Amino acid sequence: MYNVFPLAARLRNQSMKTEGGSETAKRNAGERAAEEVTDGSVVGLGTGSTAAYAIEAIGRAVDDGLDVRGIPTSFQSRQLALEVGIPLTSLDAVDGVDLAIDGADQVRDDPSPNAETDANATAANSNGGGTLIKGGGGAHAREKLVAAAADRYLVVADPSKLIPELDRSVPVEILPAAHTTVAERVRELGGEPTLRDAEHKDGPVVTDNGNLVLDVAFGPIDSPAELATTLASIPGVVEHGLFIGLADATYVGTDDGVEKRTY
Ligand SMILES: O=C(CO)[C@H](O)[C@H](O)COP(=O)(O)O
Repeated sequence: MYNVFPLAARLRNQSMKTEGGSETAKRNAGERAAEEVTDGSVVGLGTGSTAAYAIEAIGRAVDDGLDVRGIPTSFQSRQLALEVGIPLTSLDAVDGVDLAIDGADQVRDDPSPNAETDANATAANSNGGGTLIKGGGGAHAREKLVAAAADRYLVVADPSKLIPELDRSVPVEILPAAHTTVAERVRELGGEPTLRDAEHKDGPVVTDNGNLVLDVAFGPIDSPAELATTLASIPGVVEHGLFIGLADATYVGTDDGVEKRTY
């Protein structure tokens, strides 16, 4: 097979990505999370440069005899998994997903990572399970499917992703026929939509599912759970990049190690 994503080239499609994380920090996070993969398990394989370090580490473990089956969340993660030798399966061919590992574009830096013990947590802003924005790589629809199916969902990030209040544009995957109607609806909600453009093609990004992506700037998002519900209810929206309450832990890599936050 030809080399679609040579590992050395390191997944450079960063145009919608947060700048700033060091490769060492990403590697530490990804490799630490990959240590959670156990023999005989089905593993969701996330998308992006941080998740790629986990995929590579799982590939090395497979070389050493680990028995796993991976479920990729994108064309990119599928190609990388094939390249590093992880046997693949699909969501509809398994009884369940034991563990999924994925990156994020922003992770709300909640003061208390455990909502159950945080008396101040409100229903709308509960930090149980984490509050994330994903979809910088346009893969959030499958990423959310796999995350929701997983018994354990681990987020891998470098410190540049941590933020007190989510404020970056929310990626919204939409049916192509709905780009004007969804844009109008999100403007009514106070958002400013931009149809994501492809870097190496004239025209918009087309997702792995054949859809388009609107990046919607809302400014600081004070009620992410409420916004998530509202966005999901708009006809023509396939999936949005707000991930609320899905995560079991976030592994924040630094140049020196990893901080594990559980929810
Ligand atoms: O959600 C994603 C793709 O849709 C990625 O996980 C997210 O963009 C983070 O990527 P990276 O680790 O390269 O910063």
